[in-house]
Amino acid sequence: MGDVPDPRETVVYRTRLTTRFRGIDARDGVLLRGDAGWGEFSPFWDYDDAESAAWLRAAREAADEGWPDAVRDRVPVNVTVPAVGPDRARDLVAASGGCRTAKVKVAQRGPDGSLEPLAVEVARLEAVRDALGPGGRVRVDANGAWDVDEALRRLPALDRAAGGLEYVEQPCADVVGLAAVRRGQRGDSAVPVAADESIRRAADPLAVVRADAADVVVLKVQPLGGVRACLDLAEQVGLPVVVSSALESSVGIAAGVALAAALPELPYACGLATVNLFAADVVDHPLVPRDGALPVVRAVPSAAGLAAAAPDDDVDRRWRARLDRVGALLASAGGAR
Ligand SMILES: O=C(O)CCC(=O)C1=CC=C[C@@H](O)[C@@H]1C(=O)O
Ligand SMILES: [Mg+2]
Repeated sequence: MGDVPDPRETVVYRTRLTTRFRGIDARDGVLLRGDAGWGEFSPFWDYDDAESAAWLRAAREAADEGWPDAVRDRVPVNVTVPAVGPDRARDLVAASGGCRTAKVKVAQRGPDGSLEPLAVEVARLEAVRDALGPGGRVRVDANGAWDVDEALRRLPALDRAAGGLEYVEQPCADVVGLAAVRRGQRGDSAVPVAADESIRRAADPLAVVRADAADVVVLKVQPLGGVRACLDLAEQVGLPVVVSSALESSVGIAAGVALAAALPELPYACGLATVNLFAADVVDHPLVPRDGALPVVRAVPSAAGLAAAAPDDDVDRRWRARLDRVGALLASAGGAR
């Protein structure tokens, strides 16, 4: 059981989110310290222990090994615009720290399962385009919530409202749907397709490539098991990569920045500007963009940051129990590598 982290080297955090995102209002996780620095283990609560093992491998890599050398010292990032009204969308872009790319959430479903009206999405995209100005780039993320017909029906209007979309992330839930959306659009105005969940939650991430289902892939360090695992995957996939966050504190974001900094090519802005969605962060200098980019640094929690993001006893206990269980799983599967 040597791979199970020493509880004295772990600290649990919890913070409110400033805007509801992915159906949650708060975010929490465990930070681990090792010889190389700090790592973050923060699978969402809907991930079971088996699926969380990759997240712990990523945290242990950060804490125990550190990351491969960087080939750049700043990483351009997009501002993330949740499913909010046009005024709030405009404010988020204006307060983004100079981001020249925006990623806008679409295809939200209400409690009764119905899709947000197209007009609401159009208004959000028009506001974002207006706030960015003509030189900015806009992408949308549907989180797999459309079927193929809905995607093909909505994309032309969203493309127009955005003044041209850079790509649509995960329009449908599965690889077959992604491929159909790519094939089903008219040539001159086709919106490129990016795969996110079809990479990070798939048993076989390369199925996307075999099905010719994407133009771009989104890689997230924690769900894919670490920076090195992502670099290997990027090489196998052979498509342009966008590194995106799993909505982490600055400690987890630093791992995404390390991946983006080590990739041989980085043609798109990355989705790593999500610390702004945290009401409190664990460090003194949160990894938020300046001039539209993040610096390539390690993040070290501070006493003040940890105090501002302190969990209650129940959350603390639940995370330590989860870490023990997933650590034991990793150890039994052949070590925390
Ligand atoms: O990519 C970004 O701009 C921010 C990160 C982001 O959108 C996400 C982070 C965490 C969970 C996901 O539901 C979501 C995504 O789908 O990409
Ligand atoms: Mg996504």
